Formats: sequence, C-alpha cells, structure tokens
Amino acid sequence: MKQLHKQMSSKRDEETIPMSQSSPYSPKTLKHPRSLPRSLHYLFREQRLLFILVGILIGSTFFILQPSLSRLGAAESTSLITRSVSYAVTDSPPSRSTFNSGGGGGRTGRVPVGIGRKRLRIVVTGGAGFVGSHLVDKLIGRGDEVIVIDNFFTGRKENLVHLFSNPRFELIRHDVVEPILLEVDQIYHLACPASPVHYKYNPVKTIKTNVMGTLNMLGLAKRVGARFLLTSTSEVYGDPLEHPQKETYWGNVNPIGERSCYDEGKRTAETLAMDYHRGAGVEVRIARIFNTYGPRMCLDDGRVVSNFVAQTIRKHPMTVYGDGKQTRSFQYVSDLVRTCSFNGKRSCRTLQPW
Ligand SMILES: O=C(O)[C@H]1O[C@H](OP(=O)(O)OP(=O)(O)OC[C@H]2O[C@@H](n3ccc(=O)[nH]c3=O)[C@H](O)[C@@H]2O)[C@H](O)[C@@H](O)[C@@H]1O
Repeated sequence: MKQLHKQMSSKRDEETIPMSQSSPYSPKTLKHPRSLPRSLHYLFREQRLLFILVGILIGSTFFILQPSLSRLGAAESTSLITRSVSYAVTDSPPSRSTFNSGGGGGRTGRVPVGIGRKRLRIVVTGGAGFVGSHLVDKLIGRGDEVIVIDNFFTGRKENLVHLFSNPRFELIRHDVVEPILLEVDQIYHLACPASPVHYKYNPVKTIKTNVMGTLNMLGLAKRVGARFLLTSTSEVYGDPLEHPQKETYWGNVNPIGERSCYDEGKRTAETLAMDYHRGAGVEVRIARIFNTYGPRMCLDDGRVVSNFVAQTIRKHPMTVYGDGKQTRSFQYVSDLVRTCSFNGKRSCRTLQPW
C-alpha cells in the first residue's frame, strides 16, 4: 500500500507540472532520466533482487531437466498404446513395438496423440439385449466408443450397468421405428425381439421393427457413410428343404404363418440392406444367426436351451416338442460376437453374408 501510495503521489506530481514548462508532446523524455535509478532502487530494496535470482535458477533447472522428462513421458504413454493396440487389433504389425525404443537412438520426444488405431464411434441398436450387450462389451473392450439404442422391450439395463461409468459408453432409450440422427462410423443393427414368445407377443410391432427400424438405420448409414451390420436369423430359411442350409439357399417360408412377422420381417430387412448396398453404396454385412445361448439370456426366453436350464433349476422335467428328431446348430454367445464384430483393420470390400 505504501508503495502504491507513493507511486500515485508521484504521478500526481507529474500531472501538476504546468504544460508550459514541459516540451510539447514529449512525456517520455521527461520520465526517462528518473526511471533507471528508480528501478535499481526498487530491485535492491526488500531483497527483490534475491527473488529474481531464485526465479531464474528455478526456470533454468526446469529447462535443463525437461528433455529427460519428455523422454520418460513418451516411454510411459507408448507402453499404454502398444498394450491397447495388441488387445484391439490382433493382427497389428509387430513393428508397433518399435515405438518403445524411446531412448535407444530413435526419435525422442512425445509420442503424438492418436498414433494407435482410430477410435471408432459405433451405434448398437438393441444393445441392452442378450446378444447386444455382449457385443457392446467386446467393442468397448477393444477401445471404441459405443452408443446403445434400446427401447427396453426385451433388453435390460442390468446387462449394461457395469458400463455406466465408462466415458466411452452412452445409452439412449429410443425405438428404432422412429428415425434418429447420430454421427457414427459403424452401425450394428440388432434391435428386434428374437425369441418366438417375444416376437409373437405383438407381431405387427415385430414386423414394423424389422422393416421400418432397418429402413431408418440404413438411411442413417447412407447419410453418415457408416458400415452396417444386420443381424438376421436362420429363420429366413423357414422350414428348410435343404440340410445343412447354405447361404445360397433361398428358404421355404410360410408368408402367412405365426412366425412370419419375424421370418418375413428379417427377409425384408435383408432385402433392404442389399438394396441400400446396390443402390446407395452402403457397405453392409448380414449375419444369419443360429440358435445362440449364454449368460444374460432370459430364463423366460422360451428357446430350448433356456427352457431346459430353467426346467432343470426348478427340478421340472425337460419338455421335448414333437418327435424330438429335430436338429439345430447352437453357438455360444462369445463365438457369435467375435465373428460379428468388424475388425477395425480388416478391409471389408467383398460383400458376403456371414
Ligand atoms: O437363432 C435362430 O436361428 C433362431 O433360434 C430360435 O429358433 P428355434 O431354433 O426354432 O428356437 P427354439 O425355441 O430354441 O427351438 C429349438 C428346437 O427345440 C425345440 N424345443 C424348444 C423348446 C422346448 O422347451 N423344447 C423343445 O423341444 C423346438 O421345438 C425346436 O425344434 C429362435 O426362437 C429364433 O428367434 C432364432 O431366430
């Protein structure tokens, strides 16, 4: 305060100098002769010079040590990147590990951010369901950002609750029969009840989900240039006359049966996917999923594996429908998810259902 007061008073002194005594338009020439001694006086008073010297010393120390600090940072961040790349992209070239040679004669300094595989933004419709939630786990695990769209008709938040605190995960309550606009790189379209009990509950809604939902998501894929995967079903073969069914087999489907809301709905969804591919250049994949089982499957799902498990737990006899001679291909959910997830590195030029 003392200092401030003095400065103010000296300024007032300057202001009171009559204009006639000073040379016109030269206030700086007036100030100069007095400013150097005043500055020296300021420095020596109250040990200010000491503080300045200490400041210079700290600054110099930092700039001398800084190159070795940045090398250390580079080595740490590189080891993290290498680990995530080898987890995310199994066929990543081994040369990536050369980034670890931070101090070994190669280039030093900070590793540029984002040197690993580009993080993808992916939307998974039906991501709160049995298969969807496992797929989301897989995509999050490989380092991508996932937006789940689900109307929770058969999906459950409990399937995703372990991801709620993950910043790369988002959950939107939305029905795919309504359009939605998102900026994404890939779309995995799973939204539709898959168990007969569930899809027969509201057949009109089931076919609406398959047709309008798929139309909306394909429209989004076209608009934002995203890759699109449709999860179809072995039911597109209906009551097949060929065993086992090849991808080229067209099926034997009853268009007016109780299951047709699902069978024909999925067949139409496949048609839409191929038309968007041929007509609009959308890169699509179609996965005809066979009978899948695993954790998070609903006990009341109605499919044979969950029925048998539920009946066994309740110590009820297992029910075998018909003559028991029917056959099915079963697969564990993690095998399905591994096959369905697009590998970030793989070029998906050829188009084949798988
Ligand atoms: O993944 C698939 O491709 C399809 O799998 C199942 O279709 P499905 O294999 O017919 O389903 P299940 O209900 O598991 O039936 C399998 C066989 O077991 C029999 N079954 C089913 C349940 C039961 O308690 N007992 C029993 O013998 C059925 O009659 C059928 O022959 C799903 O219901 C379809 O939605 C799905 O698209």
